[in-house]
Parts: sequence; C-alpha cells; structure tokens
Amino acid sequence: MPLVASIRVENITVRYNNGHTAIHDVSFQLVGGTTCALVGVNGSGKSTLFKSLMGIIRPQQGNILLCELPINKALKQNLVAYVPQSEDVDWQFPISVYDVVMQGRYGYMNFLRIPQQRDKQKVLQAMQRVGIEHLAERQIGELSGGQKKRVFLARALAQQSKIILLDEPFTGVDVKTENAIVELLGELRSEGHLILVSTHNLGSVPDFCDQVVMINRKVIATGPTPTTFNQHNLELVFGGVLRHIKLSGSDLHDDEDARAVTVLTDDERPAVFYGQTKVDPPAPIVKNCLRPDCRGAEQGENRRK
Ligand SMILES: Nc1ncnc2c1ncn2[C@@H]1O[C@H](COP(=O)(O)OP(=O)(O)OP(=O)(O)O)[C@@H](O)[C@H]1O
Repeated sequence: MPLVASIRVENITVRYNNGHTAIHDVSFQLVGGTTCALVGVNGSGKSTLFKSLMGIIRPQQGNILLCELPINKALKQNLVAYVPQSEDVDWQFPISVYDVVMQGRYGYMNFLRIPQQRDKQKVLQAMQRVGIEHLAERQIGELSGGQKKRVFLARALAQQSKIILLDEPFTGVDVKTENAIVELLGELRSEGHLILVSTHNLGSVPDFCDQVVMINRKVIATGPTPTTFNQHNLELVFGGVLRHIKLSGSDLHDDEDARAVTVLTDDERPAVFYGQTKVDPPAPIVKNCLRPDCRGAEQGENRRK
C-alpha cells in the first residue's frame, strides 16, 4: 500500500546544550495535500522544529512520525526534503548548482554515487521547473538570493519526497520569485505533497496556506487558516503587541523581508518590532546543508547518532 504523506509530532521538547529550551511539549498533526504555515517570532523555535523533523536534532522528549514511520526510516525512504534557511548554508562551499540539485538524488544511489540517466533527468526537470537550468554550471556562491532559494527548491523537487519542509523560503527574494514559489507550492499540494513552510510574511499566509501552526516555544494554536489565523491568536503568538498587521493584501510582501516580525529575546519578554529592527541571530549553527545528506549539523549531545 502506498505511503500517505503525514507528520505527527507528539509532545516534543528540545533543550540545547546551553540549557535553553527552544521548544516545549509541541504537538500537531498534518496530512498530505496540505500547505501549512509555521508562524512565530524570531527565536520561537521554528528552525529547531524543522531540524527535529529532519533528525538533525534529537528531542529530549516526545516522538515524531513522518508518514507514520520513525524519522530514520522516513529519511532512508526519501520521504522528506528540506529547504534550509539561507543562513544555514555555506555559500562559499565550492559546488555547482547542478551538483547541489543532484544531492537530492543521493538517496536513490548506491555508495559510489554515480548518477544514472534517471537521476540526470530528474535533476534537469527540477531545475527547469524552478527556472534555473541556465545556471547549472554556476557556483552557488555566485547567485542572487532568489536564485539560491530556487536551487534548494530544485534539490527538494529532485528528491521527489512526499513531505517538503521550507524554512523561510521568502526571505531575501523579490515579489516575482515569491509568487513563483507560492505557485509551485500550490502545484505540489495538489499533487498530494505535505508542505510545512515557515514564513514571516504574515500577509501572504491566508493566500497560500490552508493550515497554520502558530508557535512561541509551545504551540499557541493549530488548525485551518480561516479559523485559526486570526487577530486573537496572532496577538498571543506575537506577544499581544502586534501592530500594523493586515491579514490580507500585498503590503506584507517585501523583497528584503523588512517587515518581518521580530522579538527581543534577552529579557524573555516578547516585544514585537517591524522594519529594520535587527535581532541577535540564533546561537551558531554549523553550516551543514551542503553535506551530502544535509543532515550533518553538529548539535553536540543533541546530535542523532
Ligand atoms: N545551536 C543552538 N544552541 C543553543 N541555542 C540555540 C541553538 N539554535 C537555536 N537556539 C536558540 O533556540 C531558540 C529557537 O531558535 P530557532 O532558530 O529555532 O528559532 P526560529 O523561530 O527559527 O527563529 P528565526 O525566526 O529567527 O529563524 C532561540 O532562542 C535560539 O537562540
């Protein structure tokens, strides 16, 4: 019987080595044919959740099933693909666009990693689908922000996974690229994929996501967008001081993501800012996502052995 795309997260808690609890008792469930937005302020645990879903980080508590399988089995079967945040990628790594997209096929190859005709075909199709085939020979460090996003999207497409995780795919891209990504996600959803996408572009969430998971270390609300993504829950997630949010319209789209909602974490008291407010980046994450399996982040004792 073919596997159905699903994510089941049960009561997971992740504590980093420095003692910081990034997510606490997080639970939710999603099924295929869904695009779900993962929404929360900076530092609310979105990337930690993605890394937990990818097996990069091992939660201290709780359980995760992908397509009703444990993570390691789901990864072995290529059931989940990950488009990382740009900050998690070492763009100086000497590798071409073609070779990054080919990484999506590694799970289908033996240990010698010699691409077969089918792998080459899937890579070409994936590059064509996101419009980067003309960049195939370019080094990834030479690309624009939007082109870089497309490369990792193509890698996920080449992987042909049922579940696709995208960590802030709209940051640093222009409106045209954002629209192209949204259109692609719509196609993937209608093909039965399950897409979980973190975004700070709140205004576009109702346009392309049918479900939302709203977090601030714990799940604040989860459910269908029309009933869940409302002012009340947004205020809970963003600390009750959310301003200037319009839940529809194009004015939250921005190529620099300048209207991202951010939070100062130093006094642990949520405070929301718009515009150019700069927050401290999360604690260092080893640039891992160009490693062959994109799952090699050093997370100390959290690392999956
Ligand atoms: N490797 C790490 N070691 C210790 N703490 C970490 C580590 N990575 C993240 N954190 C902390 O865990 C919390 C959650 O971080 P995470 O990156 O998951 O948030 P996020 O919601 O993805 O934020 P953003 O919107 O800025 O990407 C933050 O307080 C961050 O500082």
